[in-house]
This record gives sequence, C-alpha cells and structure tokens, in this order.
Amino acid sequence: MKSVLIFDSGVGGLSVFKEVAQLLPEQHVVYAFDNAAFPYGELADDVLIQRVCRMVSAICQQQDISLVIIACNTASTLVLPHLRDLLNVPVVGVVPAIKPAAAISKSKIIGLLATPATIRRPYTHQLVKEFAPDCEVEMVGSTELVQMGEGKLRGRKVDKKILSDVLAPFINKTDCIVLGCTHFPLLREEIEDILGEQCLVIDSGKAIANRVVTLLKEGDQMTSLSKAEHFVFSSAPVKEEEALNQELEKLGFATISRAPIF
Ligand SMILES: N[C@H](CCC(=O)O)C(=O)O
Repeated sequence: MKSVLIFDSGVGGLSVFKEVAQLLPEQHVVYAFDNAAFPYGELADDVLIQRVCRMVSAICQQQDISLVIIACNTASTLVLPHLRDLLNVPVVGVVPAIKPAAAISKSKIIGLLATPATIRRPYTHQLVKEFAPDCEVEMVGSTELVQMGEGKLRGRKVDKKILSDVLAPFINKTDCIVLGCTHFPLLREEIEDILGEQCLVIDSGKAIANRVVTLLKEGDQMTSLSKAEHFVFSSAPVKEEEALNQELEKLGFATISRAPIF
C-alpha cells in the first residue's frame, strides 16, 4: 500500500501530520527528518536545495510513495520547483498563510513568525506583496522557537520568558499572526496564552491536509479500509530518544530508524 511522505528538518512536520491524519486516518505515512542538518533556518540556500532534493528523491525511490509533503516552510519557499522537476509524484509544500491572515485582519497589522531564512526569502516578500498589499506585516525570525518546539516534543519545559521576548513585537500590535514554521503549531497553546484572544494565531496545516485529500482523490490514490502504518526515518544516527519515541508512538508511529540512504 502506498504511503504519503512527510519531510522536515525535525519534528515540526508532525504538526502537519496531525492535520493529515485527521482527514485521512487510514493513510500510511512515512515521516522523514533531516536532523543531521537541523536547523534548516540557518542553512545556506544551495546546501538546502541539494540536501532536500537528494534525500526526498532517494526515499521516493526506496519506498512506495504516492505524494510528498515538504512540511517545512524554510525548504518549501526555496526547493519546490527543483523537487517537482525531479519527482513524478505530486509535491505539496507549506508556505506562510499570509493570504488568509490579510483577509481576516481588521486592523491590517499582521505578524509573521518564521525561521530567519523564511523571513529573508524573496518568495515570502512576494507573498506579502501579492496577498497583503494593504497590510503592515511585522516579521520575526527565530531559531530559538524552533529549538523550543523540538524540546517540547522531547518532554522539555517551554520557557515562557524566552517565548514572550520573541513575541514582544506582536504584543498589543497585531490582530493576527501567521505561524510560518511547522515547528510553531507545537507551541500554539503557549503562544496564544501570551498574545491573548485579541490576536488570532493561524497556520497552513489544515489547508495542506485539504490539498493532500484533493490530490490523492484526483490521482485515485486514496487508501481505505486498512490500518494505517507509519514509519519514521532520521538522517542522523539514532540516539536515545525515549520521550520523542513515546510521542511518536501515541501518533501511531514505529520507533525511529535511520534511513539507510542517508
Ligand atoms: N519546520 C521548519 C524548519 C525549521 C528549521 O529547521 O529551522 C519550517 O517550517 O520552516
């Protein structure tokens, strides 16, 4: 039975997995993360293009994959055209939800919280120009929050003080912020707590899941009446990851193995 491949630098893509699994509970999933090169938000563009293309195409050759989700804004805003040239399955990317945020915002002052690389990308600035021309967009790039999301899934406590400092430019200013990194929905509760209910927090997870359903239906690739099997592959050698493996088990995944191709 074919699987959907979900790819990220770390565990952030699990926020996308949760949305996909809600709509497609019978879908087999291969989750692959490039933890050997984490964090992607600090990587040079050419290195990122090369790594993502090499790994994703190798996994597609090795596993029976019906569709690829690049569950990483940092990679999607750069590598999608390169990947689509290489693969013969649909590739769905995750990019910051600027368009819905601009539509929802009443004050027309919105926020974008992403990695430093996503904030720098011409792709992101084009999105703002095209879909939020009437908005002031406050942009914050943070690798610290990416690390915080990784830590939370490994049972570490979220440091609210650090989080408040990162979110400070949005506080009492924006009425809607976009989580432009898939690690950040893992911190949604804490972020919402700090920003208060006057600020809406949105991400692209549900839109991606809907797009995946449409593409699988179009390609006649919907799996049904089977028990979903999920596997996880990391690029770095597997170390003691007890807390993370427990989280993964709750989501229906087998324990992490190292992808032989990495
Ligand atoms: N989760 C990723 C990348 C985080 C990182 O590795 O810097 C994103 O959506 O941008």
